[in-house]
Amino acid sequence: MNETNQQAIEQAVKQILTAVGEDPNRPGLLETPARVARMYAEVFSSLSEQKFTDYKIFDSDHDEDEIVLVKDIPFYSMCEHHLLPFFGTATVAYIPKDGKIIGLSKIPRLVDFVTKKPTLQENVTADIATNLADILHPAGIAVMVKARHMCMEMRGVKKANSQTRTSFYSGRFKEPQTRQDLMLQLQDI
Ligand SMILES: Nc1nc2c(ncn2[C@@H]2O[C@H](COP(=O)(O)OP(=O)(O)OP(=O)(O)O)[C@@H](O)[C@H]2O)c(=O)[nH]1
Ligand SMILES: [Zn+2]
Repeated sequence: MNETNQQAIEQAVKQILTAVGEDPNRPGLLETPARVARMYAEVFSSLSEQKFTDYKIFDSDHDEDEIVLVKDIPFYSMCEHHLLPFFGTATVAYIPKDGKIIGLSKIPRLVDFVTKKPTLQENVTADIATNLADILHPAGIAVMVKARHMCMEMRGVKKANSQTRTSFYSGRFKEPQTRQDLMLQLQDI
């Protein structure tokens, strides 16, 4: 985010503070607009990136049947309807094709990429799968996301600790046996 955009956010935050009945000039709030601008630059950092490019593809003698699974990757995002946080974990699995694999750390980096912008949980789930498909064209992809939405907890319907789960399965993960293998892995069996 450039300097002009940061200043625009600061101005907007001052206006919001005034509109909600606050005094943006009281000592406790003087630095708030600049802090909020820095916070947005951080939590919306992927808006300045067009594509997820931070990965390398490796060749392995990976068996086609082997599941690569990264479980419980924590994430924080902002819902695009209320600009309130939703947060939880993403579990990502794929079955390599033609021995093509990706560095393991790139999967959490991909989760960061799709969550550091205003979005919806369904889009997070689908965006992880779409990016992984574009990068690796694997034999199967499974993405499971669970999250708590502050817009459903601290306001509106006010259901504290309710959890939303979304999932996506493609390719081999649509087959019952592969899905069962995945579920056993998830239970640490
Ligand atoms: N599908 C989906 N909905 C979401 C997500 N995050 C927030 N929402 C919902 O977005 C909806 C917005 O509904 P509206 O009726 O336009 O807004 P609202 O009057 O603030 O709704 P309430 O939250 O019910 O008070 C709400 O039902 C939220 O629960 C998400 O990640 N996925
Ligand atoms: Zn919301």
